[in-house]
Amino acid sequence: MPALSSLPRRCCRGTFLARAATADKSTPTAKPMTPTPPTMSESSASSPVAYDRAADLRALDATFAGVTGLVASGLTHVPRIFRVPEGHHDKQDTTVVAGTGRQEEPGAIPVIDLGCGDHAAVVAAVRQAVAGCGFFQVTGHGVPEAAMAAATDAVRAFHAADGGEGTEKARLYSRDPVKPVKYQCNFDLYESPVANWRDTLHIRMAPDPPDVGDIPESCRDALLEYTEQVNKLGKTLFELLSEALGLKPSYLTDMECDQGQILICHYYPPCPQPELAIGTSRHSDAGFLTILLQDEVGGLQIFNEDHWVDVTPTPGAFIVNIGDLLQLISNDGFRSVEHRVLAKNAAPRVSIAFFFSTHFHPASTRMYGPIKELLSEENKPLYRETLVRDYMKHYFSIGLDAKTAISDFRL
Ligand SMILES: O=C(O)CCC(=O)C(=O)O
Ligand SMILES: [Fe+2]
Repeated sequence: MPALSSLPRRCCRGTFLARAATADKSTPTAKPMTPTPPTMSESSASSPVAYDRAADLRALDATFAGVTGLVASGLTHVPRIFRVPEGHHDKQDTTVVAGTGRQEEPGAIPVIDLGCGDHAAVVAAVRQAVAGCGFFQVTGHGVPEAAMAAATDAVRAFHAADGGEGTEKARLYSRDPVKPVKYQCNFDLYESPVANWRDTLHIRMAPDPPDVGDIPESCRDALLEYTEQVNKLGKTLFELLSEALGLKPSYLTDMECDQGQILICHYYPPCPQPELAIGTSRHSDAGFLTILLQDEVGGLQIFNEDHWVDVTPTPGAFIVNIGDLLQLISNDGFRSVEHRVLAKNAAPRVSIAFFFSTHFHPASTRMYGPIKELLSEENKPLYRETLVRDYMKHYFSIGLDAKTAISDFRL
């Protein structure tokens, strides 16, 4: 975590309104308040105004309304807790290359048509993509576009609704790791060095799914239908990935890589000073596989060969990426690649990440290490075995930041 002095030095714009009194870091229990913006420092490390980061984080948490609530209150400046270190957005490290699927474009992430009818070609394309940039997009996936649109519309409606006392958001606002349905602003608010310009609805769909009634009514039907559809796509992808490793199609599902399913529904409100903030900090995903749906706003970038590459929205496509645990069991055959989301001043952005993370709740007792069939004299194990629970615990203790969690499991 950087020292305060490494945070940006910018002029103090003062504060606004009253600070929300107290909030519990682990599970907010204070009575929800109307979404009055808390007092938050906009000042620099050199400012005479004292900066108590923890107090600012707790004040935000106590609104139960996230970044969306701040923006709705008319905020015109980015509070200091969200400010990224200087140089973070250096333009020279960004290649504005669209991920439009034209594979000949340097850095573009490939688009693979799963319905093209040539199975061997699909497996080869998947192998090439995941061993390379770690990401690909899929079309011809069989998920109806209406189900995709209904899911993003429903997530947008949930997040755009009011927060504050008596609202659904206040009912769901929690940091309890065991709760299957919760709403929060930054899962790692207290761990990561920079708060992200993003709110999230989490729904653990498997195992141990929630009571259907606990899923917000505004998105219940759409997200249940979406889960059923994306689950089917996940099974297909795990088969293709098994084959890409030279294993039988059921190998990864026999290992239960698809058993844990978490739906992460993000909302990135418009940011008044996008150059000072970040939507999602650079990170790799912890689980086995992520199937991501983004709306048309854009902002997702992947880190490929030492520069950031835009993943331009492709209508009707899903983005698929490898997570750390699949990199670990494939012994670096597949790559879990860093990505981030830029903050934007445009319309709010919605994305839905479907994480296959096996069951860390309730905890699986299965150990995951490099797959034995892949190992040889030339391909010695690179990682130690781990329980998913232990990997996740380590990952969450770091929070979203530059990729470090998997390197701590290297032999
Ligand atoms: O919002 C996005 O496009 C990406 C979100 C993401 O990377 C994540 O949830 O891990
Ligand atoms: Fe991610």
